[in-house]
Amino acid sequence: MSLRGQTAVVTGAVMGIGRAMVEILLQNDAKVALLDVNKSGGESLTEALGKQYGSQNVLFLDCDVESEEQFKAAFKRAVDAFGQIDIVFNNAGILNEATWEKTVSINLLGVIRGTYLALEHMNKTHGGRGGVIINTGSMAGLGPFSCCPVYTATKHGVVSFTRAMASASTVSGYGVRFNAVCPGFVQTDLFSNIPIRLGQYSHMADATAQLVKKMGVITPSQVAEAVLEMVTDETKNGEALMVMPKGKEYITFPNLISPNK
Ligand SMILES: NC(=O)c1ccc[n+]([C@@H]2O[C@H](COP(=O)([O-])OP(=O)(O)OC[C@H]3O[C@@H](n4cnc5c(N)ncnc54)[C@H](O)[C@@H]3O)[C@@H](O)[C@H]2O)c1
Ligand SMILES: CCCCC[C@H](O)/C=C/C=C\C=C\C=C\[C@@H](O)[C@@H](O)CCCC(=O)O
Repeated sequence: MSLRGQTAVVTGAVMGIGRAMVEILLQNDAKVALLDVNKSGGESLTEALGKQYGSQNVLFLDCDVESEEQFKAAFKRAVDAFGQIDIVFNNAGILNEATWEKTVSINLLGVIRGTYLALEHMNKTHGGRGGVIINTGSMAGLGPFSCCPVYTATKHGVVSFTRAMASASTVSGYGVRFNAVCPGFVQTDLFSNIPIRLGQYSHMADATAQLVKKMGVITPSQVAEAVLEMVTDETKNGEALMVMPKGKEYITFPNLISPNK
């Protein structure tokens, strides 16, 4: 399905899952604003993508999702450049139990901030034209992961915030769909130097490595394909899509109001 005429904003766009999402969006004719703290990497990537897909279709914006000022300015520059925002992928995230406050700030507060700033431009009740927001959770957002309790908390927060926003949007008439992607282990930079990233839980690195062997590892492109499905399927709202080597699966959550159903 072509995304021609649509504009996307991707955070954490320079590497890993975010970069794969940028490329699949461009392959499907969307215009893409790449937001990342990696300025040199972002500028060189955007130059290369511009040569392949047209410089008018890509824009790099130096943006730290921890900064309201930078994030707000980046959204405005994207709208100024492309006219509107239809798709947002709040993807920027880190794994570091030693710097757990920063992990919360980026992984959870950054997603909330990106969601609220996106709604300022997309919300139909505020003159926007609707669209879809995809937030990056994790398998660690669906079950407790003992080697990284704070990371687990941030990802559970992302999944639940996304599902709550999906309901709020429906009730409020925002015209914006919200979905979470929950990958297993993905071969990216975040998935390297794991003992250091585990901080006080580094003694669990061996057990974690065993879990990796059991669960397998997927590619960033496999995640991007899953995200694209939730972008293009307009029936998807409030979903959490698990992506594993064995395939994709939409999660069914317990009905807390009528638990027996
Ligand atoms: N790799 C995995 O196994 C895995 C699995 C499930 C979910 N995730 C999630 O996927 C997302 C992307 O992770 P990845 O594996 O591609 O990691 P990565 O480290 O390869 O890429 C992360 C990107 O985000 C950028 N970034 C970091 N902090 C930022 C900030 N404050 N503001 C803006 N950009 C920032 C980095 O510069 C980098 O380009 C994260 O939210 C991560 O938690 C990763
Ligand atoms: C150490 C690398 C972490 C990468 C983080 C990234 O988000 C990938 C996560 C991938 C899989 C997570 C699986 C979590 C499973 C838990 O719900 C639970 O089943 C694990 C049980 C064993 C344990 O160590 O807790």
